[in-house]
Amino acid sequence: MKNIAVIGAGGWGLALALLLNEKGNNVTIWCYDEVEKNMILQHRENKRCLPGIKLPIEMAFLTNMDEVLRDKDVAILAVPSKAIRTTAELMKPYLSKDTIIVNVSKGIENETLMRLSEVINEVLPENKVVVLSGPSHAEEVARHVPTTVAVSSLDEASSEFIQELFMSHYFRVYTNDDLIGIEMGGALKNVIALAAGVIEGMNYGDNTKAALITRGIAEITRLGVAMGGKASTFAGLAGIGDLIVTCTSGHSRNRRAGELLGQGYTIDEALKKVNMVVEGVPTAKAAHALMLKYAIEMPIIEAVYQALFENKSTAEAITMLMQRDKKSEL
Ligand SMILES: NC(=O)C1=CN([C@@H]2O[C@H](COP(=O)(O)OP(=O)(O)OC[C@H]3O[C@@H](n4cnc5c(N)ncnc54)[C@H](O)[C@@H]3O)[C@@H](O)[C@H]2O)C=CC1
Ligand SMILES: O=C(CO)COP(=O)(O)O
Repeated sequence: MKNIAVIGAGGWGLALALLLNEKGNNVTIWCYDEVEKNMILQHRENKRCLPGIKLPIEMAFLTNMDEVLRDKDVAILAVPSKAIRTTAELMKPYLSKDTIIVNVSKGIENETLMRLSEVINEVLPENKVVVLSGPSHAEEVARHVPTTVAVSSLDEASSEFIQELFMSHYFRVYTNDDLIGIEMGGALKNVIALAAGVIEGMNYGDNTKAALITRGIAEITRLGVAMGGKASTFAGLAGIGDLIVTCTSGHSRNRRAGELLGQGYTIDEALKKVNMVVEGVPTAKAAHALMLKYAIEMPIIEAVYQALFENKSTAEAITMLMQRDKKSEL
C-alpha cells in the first residue's frame, strides 16, 4: 500500500485516483479551490467532467497542499499544462525529495517551449519525475475499459516503480526510455485532433480523417525526432495510439472543440461549450513556434495555427493544405 497524492480533481486525476484506490492504496486528492472541493463532496462525484462516477468515501479531498503532500510516496500532477509551473511551485515547500512525481498532463509550456517534465525538473530539481501518456480517456478508464499507456523517466527504476503501481486488470502499462518522444507525442496529437474535429464539423468524410491521422503522425514524428525523440515511439502508444483515440473518440475534448469550430463557432465559443481543458489550443501556438525554431515542414500544424490565431476560415485552411505543391510521400 502506497500513500499517493493526486494534484487536480478533473476527469483524468479522478480516473487515476479511482484506479489507485481500487488497488488498495491510500489516495488524497488536491482540489483547485473550495468550490470544486465542495461540489465533489456534496455529490461524491465531479459532475462537470466525470458524471455518473461515484467517488468512494475513503478518497480524501482537500485544498491544503501541506496536508495533501505530507508523507506521500507518489504525487500525480493532473492539472492543465498551463498550470504545471505554478502548481509545482505551490507544491515545493511541502514536498519531500523522495516523493516521485508522475506527470499526466499533456502540453508544452508556451512561454519557454519546454516539455512539462523539464518545467517540473526546473522547479523541483530533487524529485524523480515520471511521465504517463497514451490513448486513455478518463471516461473509459473510470469504467474499467481495457486501456494501455506508456511511462517514461530519466530514472529507469522510477519508471518501473510507477509501471507496477498502475498495472491492473484493465490498465496495462509499458515502460519506454524515450522521454522526449513520449512527451512530444502526447502534446502534439491534441493539435491534430482539433483538425480532426474540424473535418467532422464540416461534414467531410472518413477519407479525409484517415489522411489527417496519417499525415499528422508524419509531422509529429518529424518535429519529435528533430527534438531528440525516437521515430519508433511515434509509432507506439503515446504516438499513433493516442493520435487515433483523440481524433476519433466521442470523449475527446480537442476533437469536440474542433468540431464546433468546423460548424462555425469561434474558438472562444467552442472552449466555453466544452468547459474542460482543450490542450490543443495552447499547444498549437507552441508547436508553431517549435516548427519555426527547428525549421520543420508542418503544414497541418500551420493550418490549425492560422485557423485559431490568424482568422483563417477552416475552409481556407483545408484548401491551403490540399493545394500545396506536389510531393513524394516519404
Ligand atoms: N481527461 C482525460 O481523459 C485525459 C486528460 N489528460 C490530460 O490531463 C490534464 C488534465 O485534464 P483533465 O483532468 O481532463 O482536466 P479538467 O479540466 O477536467 O481538470 C483539471 C483540474 O486541474 C485543476 N486546475 C484547473 N485549473 C487550475 C489552475 N490554474 N491551477 C491549478 N490547478 C488547476 C482543477 O482541480 C481541475 O479540476 C490535461 O493536460 C489533459 O490533456 C490526459 C489523458 C486523459
Ligand atoms: O489525452 C487524451 C486521451 O489520451 C485526452 O484527450 P482530450 O483532452 O482531447 O479528451
